[in-house]
Amino acid sequence: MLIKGLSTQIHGKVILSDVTVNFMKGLNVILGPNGSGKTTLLRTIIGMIDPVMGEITLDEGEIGYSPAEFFPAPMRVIDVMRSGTSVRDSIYLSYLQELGMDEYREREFSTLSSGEKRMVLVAKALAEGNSVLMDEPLSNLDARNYVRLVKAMRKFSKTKTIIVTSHDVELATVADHVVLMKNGMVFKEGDPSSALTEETLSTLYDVKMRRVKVGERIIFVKDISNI
Ligand SMILES: Nc1ncnc2c1ncn2[C@@H]1O[C@H](COP(=O)(O)OP(=O)(O)OP(=O)(O)O)[C@@H](O)[C@H]1O
Repeated sequence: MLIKGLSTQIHGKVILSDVTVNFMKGLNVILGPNGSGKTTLLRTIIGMIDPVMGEITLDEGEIGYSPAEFFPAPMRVIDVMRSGTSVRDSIYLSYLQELGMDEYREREFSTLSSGEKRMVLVAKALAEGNSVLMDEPLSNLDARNYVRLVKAMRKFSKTKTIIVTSHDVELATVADHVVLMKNGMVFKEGDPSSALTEETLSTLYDVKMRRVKVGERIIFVKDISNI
């Protein structure tokens, strides 16, 4: 999926400015501070927001989208899954099962916890799309669901273009492609080893970020020792 020179404005205010990104098949993670334009980029890709400039070249197939928040009319989980598309129930059920959520299918969606809702919406997006856009899918997840979801992202990224916005730098370390956004612009992109450094992350968030080795893995943590 190619995004070229994309600019958007909301009520006359520039939100995205000349964004060019090449999202590849695999796991693409967009990091950026609050308000940097991550959600706006996803919404522009799915056509909820008209850009003032630029081009979006989509991959073949459908787009699945899991929003950061979703408040449907009262309905069961399985009806939330069915809404707006014509994917077979068996497909939806297999994705719910993949994420350990199949036992929730008859439950009223609004009664689910925020983490459970998130898992259901992600299962729906994965079932529906060849390109799958997920807005902060990891927020509110406990360690078990976090690991389950990252595992599913890795698995389906072999055949789908998965684009995830997140504040989770650890997720970005296992991505195929990382995009750092700041002030509505792409500040850096590349594979994790080139995009994720103490310098780029400290500049991105305007706080000191430290690189830490855990076993064979490199992770980045916020330095809160001297504040
Ligand atoms: N409808 C709107 N009216 C006015 N400003 C808006 C509107 N939608 C988004 N914005 C502004 O656009 C900017 C980018 O918002 P966006 O939601 O894309 O950021 P984000 O990177 O997803 O942030 P977060 O990490 O907090 O979710 C923010 O400054 C936000 O206040």
